[in-house]
Parts: sequence; C-alpha cells; structure tokens
Amino acid sequence: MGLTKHYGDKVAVDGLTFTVRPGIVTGFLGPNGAGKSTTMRMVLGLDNPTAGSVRIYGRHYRQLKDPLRYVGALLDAKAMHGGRSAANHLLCLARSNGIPRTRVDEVLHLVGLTSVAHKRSKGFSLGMGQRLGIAAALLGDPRILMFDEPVNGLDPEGIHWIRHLMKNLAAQGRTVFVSSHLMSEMALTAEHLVVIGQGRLLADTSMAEFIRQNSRSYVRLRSPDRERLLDVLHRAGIRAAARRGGALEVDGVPAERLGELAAAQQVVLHELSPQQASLEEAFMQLTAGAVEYHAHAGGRPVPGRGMPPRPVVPERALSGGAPPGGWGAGWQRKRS
Ligand SMILES: Nc1ncnc2c1ncn2[C@@H]1O[C@H](COP(=O)(O)OP(=O)(O)OP(=O)(O)O)[C@@H](O)[C@H]1O
Repeated sequence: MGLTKHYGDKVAVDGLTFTVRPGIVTGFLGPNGAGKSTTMRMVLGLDNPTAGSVRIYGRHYRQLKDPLRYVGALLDAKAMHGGRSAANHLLCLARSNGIPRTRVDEVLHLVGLTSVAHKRSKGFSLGMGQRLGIAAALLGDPRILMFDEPVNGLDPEGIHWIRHLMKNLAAQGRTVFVSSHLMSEMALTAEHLVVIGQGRLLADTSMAEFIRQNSRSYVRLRSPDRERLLDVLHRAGIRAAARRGGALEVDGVPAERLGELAAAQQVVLHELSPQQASLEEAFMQLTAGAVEYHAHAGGRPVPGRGMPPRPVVPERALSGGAPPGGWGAGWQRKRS
C-alpha cells in the first residue's frame, strides 16, 4: 500500500497500491524500467520501501515463519545457478523452511527435471534454470506465486508449459502474479492486469476491459465496387477512412448495420470484419507517456513523452486465498 522506492534521486516505485486476487493469473506489465522487479523485490523483503508497505496475510514477508510455505517466487533464475545439484539446492531450501524432503522429488518431477536432479545446475540451459527456479517457488506448496519474466528466453515448448502451469496454479485457487514483456503471451495467460509506468499505477483491471478501454475497435470493409460502397455509406451519414490496398475502415457502427446497408443497395462485399486492437496495441497506447527511453534516429535516449500516466483507482494488498494447506501431493494429483 502506497509502496514507494527511491534510489537516490530516482523514483523507481511511486505510491503503488493494488491487490492481487486468488484464483486468477494477474499480469504485471510495464515498459522497461517501470519498477516491476523493484516492486516484486519489495514484496519479498529483498528491498526496503522508502514509504508504504506490502502485506501478505496481513504480515510483512519477513514476519512470516517458513515464508516459502506462503509465497513462492521466481525473480532471477540465474541467481541460483551454481555448483550444487538441482536436488541439493532444493533440499537446502526445504530444510530451512521446514519442508519435508519428499517434496523435493515431487517438485523436480513436476517441472520435468527428475532425470537431471543430481547434475550440477551450473551446466543447466536457460530453460532448465527457469524450471529449477519454478521448482523452488513451488517447494512450499504456497498459496501465492510470483514470477518475474518467467518465459524470458524459453523456447515455444517451455513457454507453453509455463502458461499451462500458471493457469493450473490459478485454477487451484492460488494467487499468481506474473510479469512479462511478451504481450501476446500475457494475452493468453492473464485474466487481470496491473500496469505500471515510471513507478506509478496506470491500470488495475480485467484483460478484456483493459483492451476495450485502451484500444480502438472498428470494422474493415472491402468491396470490388469501392466507390459505390463509399457513396452508400456517405448517404447513410457514415464516415469511412480509406486504407492501403483498397480497404475501408469505419468506427462506431456495428458490422451488422454496415452489411445491411450494403445489401440493401446490392453492393458486393468481399470483407466485413470487426477489428479489435491487440493487448500489445492497447499497452503501447496506455504507456506511451510512461516509457523511460524512446529510441530515435540518433540512438540516444530521450525522456518519455506523449500521454501523461493515467492513474486508476488504487487498491490494497496481496492475498492468497486460504492460508497454506496440506503438502503438494494433493494438488499434484489434481493436476494429473
Ligand atoms: N539498485 C538500483 N539502484 C539504482 N537504480 C535502480 C536500482 N534498481 C532499479 N533501479 C532503477 O529503478 C527503475 C525501475 O527498475 P526495475 O528493474 O524495477 O524496472 P522493471 O520494470 O523491472 O524493468 P525491466 O522490465 O527492464 O526489467 C529503473 O529506472 C532502474 O534503473
């Protein structure tokens, strides 16, 4: 709540207040340098807020006994690459959090690393490192999961796997909070979005509502008799914009009405298609003024410009549904 972080003069996070709800995947979006990683680090007590606080079940992360049983996080997968084997790495984490060692085998199996469990993680590929990081996050069977750019550098199979894992975790009633740069991936994974720019909250809304509010919807028409179609539309008081390739675009008129008008005048249509901007377009539209650096011809960074950040109704804290329940075997069974 009111989460703020200054690094010297730099305001990395600026009065952020929002709640992440259980049972759905919440995407955490923002341009480079928006403050996503800093926010996640403050949730985990790895960075101290300059002002404000993060509460998990009403407590600070550092006040949680055996925190891995409450919150599992993947922040920097590379951070755990080392001389220890995957199994050993997980075993150390399990011991320090009062987690039985049988759970180590469970999570290794879950992320598909059983066959390399005793290999040193130093030699792991990026994808294997991500899987090991996710195994660590799942170790305590936590109700809250937080992933910072989990699909970075993964191949399509790995991305597909992570997408389904997150959806399954959310379907089990867990709170899943995930940041990503891949808009197309977020569009497939997240139901709710928290968008920040320059440390400030820009949107806290459902995916569908976000796209609806920040993008344009229109109808594209094509006709072999474009001039007559333009004439019919004009007489009906409808403005159409001409596009390259002979297409016309009409805003604010349902496709059904346009089709009926054309039919009434026997104008042949080759295309009559409602168009909705993608999440990527909606994101670019919203964050245009909150981008730290824009590329330009000279290659030098220039300060953000365009629309000012648009604040959206703030909310409260991080909640993970019911407090931690039994060990993972139960939910593993549910997955299979
Ligand atoms: N330790 C630090 N010292 C100084 N400035 C920092 C530090 N950590 C982050 N920052 C600055 O704070 C801002 C937010 O950084 P942060 O890494 O949280 O953004 P992000 O949204 O995760 O970015 P990205 O998507 O590029 O990973 C950036 O301007 C960054 O340069």
